[in-house]
Formats: sequence, structure tokens, C-alpha cells
Amino acid sequence: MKQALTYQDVSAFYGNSQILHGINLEVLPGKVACLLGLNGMGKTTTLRTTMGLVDRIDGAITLNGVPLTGPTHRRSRLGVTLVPEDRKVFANLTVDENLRVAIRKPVTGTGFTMEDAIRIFPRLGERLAQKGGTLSGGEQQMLVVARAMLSNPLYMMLDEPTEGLAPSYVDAIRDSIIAARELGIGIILVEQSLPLAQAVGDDFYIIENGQIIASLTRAEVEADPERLSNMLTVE
Ligand SMILES: Nc1ncnc2c1ncn2[C@@H]1O[C@H](COP(=O)(O)OP(=O)(O)OP(=O)(O)O)[C@@H](O)[C@H]1O
Repeated sequence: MKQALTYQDVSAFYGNSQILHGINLEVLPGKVACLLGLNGMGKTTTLRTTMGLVDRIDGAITLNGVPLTGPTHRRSRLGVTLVPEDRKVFANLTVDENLRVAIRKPVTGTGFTMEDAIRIFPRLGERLAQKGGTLSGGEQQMLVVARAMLSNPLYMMLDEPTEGLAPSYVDAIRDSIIAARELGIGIILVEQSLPLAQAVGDDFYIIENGQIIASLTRAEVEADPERLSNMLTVE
């Protein structure tokens, strides 16, 4: 049984509109797959499809050999989690409570712990008693990423996690992605910031009009960094 999150010929529809047209991609444990593309090309839809949040899906998504089907809660139980673009924290719970309710035991090992969360996101550590709803936007973003990691998923999807964040917060997000990778979590990263994608990415998929039009390895990107930015430039 192959350990991977695999998309085979995946198409997705909202009502009658087909948004994804036969996506093929693969995310391995402990690897970061960056999904890159211009606005409206289907990045968010790919992540939402994984969670069963579109009207219809054709093709197959498989998580470590198990078909990823059914409602969202079943998919998350199988080990995949999505950090969506709109930050959702429990506004009336403290930071500490927000973190603790998210904790799930990993399949093996100790996984990502509260101590890890506070080490990577010291600002959260300083604000454990503060209500989630009173955090700044950047702090809330760190909190949702920390919560996702504490749920110790097998695969984690991040939708533009650094959008609108100050550089020090971007560094914390980068460190959390690196920590997740070291724990063997497979990651799909949708990111506008090419420097961040290039800092953490193992594989790069370019999506255009709901199709993967190119995939590059880290070595290919390192050999010719311009190639990636050229592919993502509006002519
Ligand atoms: N609920 C919906 N109903 C109908 N069409 C939708 C819905 N959500 C998204 N779409 C359409 O699907 C296409 C892809 O959108 P998606 O959000 O996946 O793009 P994206 O690559 O994530 O873009 P961005 O970088 O702007 O977030 C767009 O044309 C969008 O208008």
C-alpha cells in the first residue's frame, strides 16, 4: 500500500460548472507539494475537493491506499486536514483552550505537542490566557496553523497561510511547515509567496484553468529559479 495522498484524474464541479479538469498529483509523507497558479485557477477548489466540500467529484483521491470519499468529517478522521484562507479560531475560547481542543494523538510517536506549538509560535505562548477573538489577524493565523498541527494529521493542506502577514509571522509559518515535514506530515501548500514556496517546497505543481500544466522538482527549480516565476507571470 503506497504511503501517499494521490489524486488520479480528479475533476470537481460546483453545480454545473466544472472547475477541476482531471488533476493528477501526489504528496508523499514528509514532503511539501506546492500548488501554484494565478488567481481563480482552482487552487482552493483542489483543497476543498480533498475535504469533500464541492458539489461533485470525479476521479479518485487516495490516502495511503484508502479511497478518500464521503463527508468531510470522515476525510479528516482518515488523516487529512485543511487550514482554509479565512482564519477561524474559537473567538470566545482562550488561546490555550483553542490549542488544547485541537489535540489529537498521532498514529505513531509523540507527534506535535503543546510545547512544540509554543516553541515555534512564542507569541501564542505569551497569550495563552487571551481570548482567541482578540488576537491580531497574524496571531489568529498562527493559532489556526498551530491547531492544525496539534491535530497531528497525516496530511495537511495550507491555503495561502502567509497572506497579509508581517515577515516575522511568515518565518513562524515557515518553521511550522518545516517542523510538520520533519514529523513526516505530507503537506500541500498553496502560496503566493514564491520565496516561501521555494524555501520549503519539494515538488511544485502549476495549475491553470483547473489543470496541472507543469510539475517541477526542487532540483529543477533550484537549477533554474526563473522558470517558476516565469510560469506564474501574467503576460
Ligand atoms: N462556490 C463556488 N461556486 C461556483 N464557482 C466557484 C465557487 N468557488 C469557486 N468557484 C470558481 O472556481 C474557480 C477556481 O476558484 P479557486 O478559488 O479554486 O481559485 P484559486 O486558484 O484558489 O484562486 P485565488 O488565488 O484567487 O484564491 C473560479 O473561477 C471561481 O470563480
